[in-house]
Amino acid sequence: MADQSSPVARRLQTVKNIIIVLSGKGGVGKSSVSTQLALNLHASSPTAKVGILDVDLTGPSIPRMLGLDGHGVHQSSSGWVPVYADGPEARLACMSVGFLLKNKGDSVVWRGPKKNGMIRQFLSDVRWGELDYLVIDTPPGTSDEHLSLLEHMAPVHSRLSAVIVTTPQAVALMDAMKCLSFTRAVNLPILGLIENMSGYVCPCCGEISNVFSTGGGEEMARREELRFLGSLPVDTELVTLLDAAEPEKEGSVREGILQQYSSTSSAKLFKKIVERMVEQLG
Ligand SMILES: Nc1ncnc2c1ncn2[C@@H]1O[C@H](COP(=O)(O)OP(=O)(O)OP(=O)(O)O)[C@@H](O)[C@H]1O
Ligand code: SF4
Repeated sequence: MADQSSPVARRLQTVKNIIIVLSGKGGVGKSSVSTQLALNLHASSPTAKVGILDVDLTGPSIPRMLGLDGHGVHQSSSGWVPVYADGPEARLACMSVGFLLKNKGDSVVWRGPKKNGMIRQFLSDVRWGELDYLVIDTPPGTSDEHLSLLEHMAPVHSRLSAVIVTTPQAVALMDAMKCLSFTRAVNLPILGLIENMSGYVCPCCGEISNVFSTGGGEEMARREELRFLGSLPVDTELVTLLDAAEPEKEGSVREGILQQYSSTSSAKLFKKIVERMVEQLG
């Protein structure tokens, strides 16, 4: 029986749904999907409260994608205060190892036990408050970090679910299959599969070119009896937004990121993905 009085269980008792974002392979767009998932869940209702936790310890990219580079987290007597991407509204909270590094370019060179300790601290010490959704961005593959994460969250297992991100190429799909067998081995319910970088939409004429082929994710979902949540094409507007320069002033929030994202074509497609996910979550 998982310990319901553990610091992680106590801290996460005010979080209704925890969504873990996984990918078998690096570079398929897992962090950008996690970021878009958090932004769309935030936009799904005027009262939705969302958190995003970046446990990709060696390659944290969520602060940059949310325009929050340069922020630091404050330690209060009741834990770490997350950084809010929507400023004083405080409905989109973010925590990442990126906020703990002295310089943005510093690398995290930690052995397993230190990474495990950091993950435990992220889960037990961040003052999320009431959250409808906590999105967790993980490193690529299925590593010790994933096992640590699930071990620490055993007391809240009934609120966990996962989303698998893949691209359409055969190598990425093979790695997504490994990811799927991992989730089955640890008994983690899967909300569905997202195919990212599925074709390229020309910004001039709207013609779709299937640069990396397309449809492999949907086919895998059908074969494995998973829900196919949707496909997202390569969107140059999205890269410009997520990889944009830092805010002019260190510690400030990049102006209008939430509004700018909502007008991209990716946001419109992602809205449907989120509707399907929310329906699954009930
Ligand atoms: N649909 C898309 N259209 C255009 N660019 C995309 C799309 N998805 C992701 N990208 C871009 O591709 C790059 C890699 O994406 P991202 O960092 O999300 O991948 P990742 O799977 O999290 O990588 P890793 O886990 O190896 O760090 C980023 O620059 C991101 O902005
Ligand atoms: S897709 Fe159409 S507009 Fe885009 S480069 Fe090709 S021909 Fe030109």
